[in-house]
Amino acid sequence: MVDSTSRIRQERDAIDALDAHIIELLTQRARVSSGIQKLRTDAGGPRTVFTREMEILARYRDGLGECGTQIAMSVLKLCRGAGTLQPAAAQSGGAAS
Ligand SMILES: C=C(O[C@@H]1C=C(C(=O)O)C=C[C@H]1O)C(=O)O
Repeated sequence: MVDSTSRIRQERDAIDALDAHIIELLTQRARVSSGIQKLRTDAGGPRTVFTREMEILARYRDGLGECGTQIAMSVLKLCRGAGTLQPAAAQSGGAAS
């Protein structure tokens, strides 16, 4: 029991580190996406591109199954600025606008 308790704590540390990495990657993605959207809207184009978003949905679904579609939808929402970035991410130049 003691062994499993300390093992679970270690494994949770690994999960916490992975989650921190995922959040950092999503913050970076939102920043890059926001830059692309600004380039396009500044040139008079639309903010979003449906065909490109369908490609991304398919990639996540192929990689992660049905949950991948849901994750991709949330990622795209975050990157359109409709999601909520963590305050720390927004301060470091996230895609808040
Ligand atoms: C970033 C882009 O603009 C928008 C945002 C996307 C994204 O976050 O992946 C994809 C398509 C567009 O709706 C793009 O066209 O690549």
